[in-house]
Amino acid sequence: MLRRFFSYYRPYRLLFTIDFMCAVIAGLMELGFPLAVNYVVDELLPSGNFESIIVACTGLLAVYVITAFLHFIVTYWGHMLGINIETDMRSRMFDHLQKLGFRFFDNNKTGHLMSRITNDLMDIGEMAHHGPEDLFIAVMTLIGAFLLMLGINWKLAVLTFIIVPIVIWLALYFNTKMTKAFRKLYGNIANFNSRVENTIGGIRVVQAFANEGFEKKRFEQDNREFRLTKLFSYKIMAQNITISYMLTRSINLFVLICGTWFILQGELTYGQFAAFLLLTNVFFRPIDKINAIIESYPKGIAGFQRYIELLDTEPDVKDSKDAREAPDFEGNIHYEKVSFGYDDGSKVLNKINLSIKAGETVAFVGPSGAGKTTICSLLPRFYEATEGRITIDGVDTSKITLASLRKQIGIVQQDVFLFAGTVRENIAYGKLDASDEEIWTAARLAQLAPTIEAMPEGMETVIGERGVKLSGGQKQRIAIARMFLKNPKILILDEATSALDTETEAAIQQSLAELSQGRTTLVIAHRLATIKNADRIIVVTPNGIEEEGSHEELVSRSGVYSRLHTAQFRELS
Ligand SMILES: Nc1ncnc2c1ncn2[C@@H]1O[C@H](COP(=O)(O)OP(=O)(O)OP(=O)(O)O)[C@@H](O)[C@H]1O
Repeated sequence: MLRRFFSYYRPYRLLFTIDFMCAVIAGLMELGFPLAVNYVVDELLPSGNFESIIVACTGLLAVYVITAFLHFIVTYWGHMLGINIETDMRSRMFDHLQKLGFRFFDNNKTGHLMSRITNDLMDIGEMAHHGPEDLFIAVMTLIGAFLLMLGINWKLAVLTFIIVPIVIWLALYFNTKMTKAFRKLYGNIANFNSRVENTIGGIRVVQAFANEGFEKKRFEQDNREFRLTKLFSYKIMAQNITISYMLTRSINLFVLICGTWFILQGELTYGQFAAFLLLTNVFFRPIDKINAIIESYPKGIAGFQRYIELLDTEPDVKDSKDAREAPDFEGNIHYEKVSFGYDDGSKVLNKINLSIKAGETVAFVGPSGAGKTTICSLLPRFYEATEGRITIDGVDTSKITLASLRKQIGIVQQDVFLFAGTVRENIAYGKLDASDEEIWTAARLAQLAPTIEAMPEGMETVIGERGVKLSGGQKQRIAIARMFLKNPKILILDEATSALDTETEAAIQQSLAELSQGRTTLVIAHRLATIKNADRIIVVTPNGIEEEGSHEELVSRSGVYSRLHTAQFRELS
């Protein structure tokens, strides 16, 4: 883990070196002050020459100015180093997240992931800056002060150092305790974020059900838990600070007693005593520093562990080693004995065989939960089939790159996801480098142009989060316009019009019919009236593919389709 952590420093070696050197020099200068005091008290003071004391102090002032400047560099550049590392990690994490498949996002909450990409990484950035540098300086000052104290009076030094192992043991003990506490705290923050994200995201449902009270109660419970966990972490931190404070101050007192005794014995001068006392503080300051590191380390380490955990999550769907670019598809699709299950054990699809010719429009119907969407989700490899294979124009889809496969497959779903941006940005999502003319053509083909023209800011109209400022039909048309721009060879329409009223549905069906022209189209529909004209209808039940044929053929067969048809017809009449 340490090696992986330090690998992030590699691009910033120069920055790190400068920062580190400045910190080392500043640390060494700290050691100079007690020696200067020793010199002033023992050498200059007895001579009675106050001018020479002023000269010495002026020299010391110059040293302080330089040290102050070094501190500026250490603070500013050091943080720059931390921020750079944090930014790199964030980019890497985002990159990796985008590679993880649908299954990962099915099982992980958005709030948790948000927490990882924000809070966790901020703490890692802090650790990256303070970590190695502070630790090194702490150790260096400790050793420097130790040697100087030994030089002044070895007996007094040895007496003082007896306490060191106890301090270190305490530091390690609290570090372990705090790592655990902060790991728990971070898990809690993630849960908390997730709850807030869920409630705010679903605020319309919350308000529609007038369930604000219920949500408040749930929130309060999480909020209380969060408070308790945080409080616990700070309690341990406070214990640590208290004990370390007591220890360091007791040492001062101890040195005061022993030092005066040595003076009385004639083994220590006043100047040496003053220097020793100051060095004791310099010596134990790193221990305070180590405590401060202990405060920030567990947060950083817990964050880094979670970061690594995420980075090490292998995408369940990825390009195979020998994957090649997909050729331009004609659109002949074959499912050969394809099986699939979302969770271990239960199979949603069992050895499905299916052939769809290029340019054909095939509709999937059947009871809810039978697996229609699942069949279609396997084609762009949102999930990987557990058995069998799917080919397009004879090419096994698992042998081609995901990007080149997905570029040629377009999906329009019932629940259209629009980004918080303008109409233009949302349509252009189908082809990021589309020209203005192409975007308008797509809008016209999706019969969206009059609506856009009527909007106050036309294409530049902001549509709100997830397109809340648009009607269901308008959202659906944006999704269709996107598809015209994307121009895929294979099209999947997953209940694309089922949320619309009959009139809007009829109008959008027209756009979809136009969109399907010259493409292999897979349609999932519950309302049979919308797929009557499909070239072929496939009836999917929990037993697999039960029937296949044209509308007329299936109606006359008095099977599942015929029963569905009769039931819907009865409902309508
Ligand atoms: N992401 C998922 N994780 C786990 N199980 C899932 C997931 N998506 C679907 N399922 C399960 O797989 C089965 C098939 O679902 P699928 O959505 O393919 O059915 P469907 O025929 O399209 O249903 P509907 O007509 O209601 O949309 C269902 O039992 C469903 O609960």
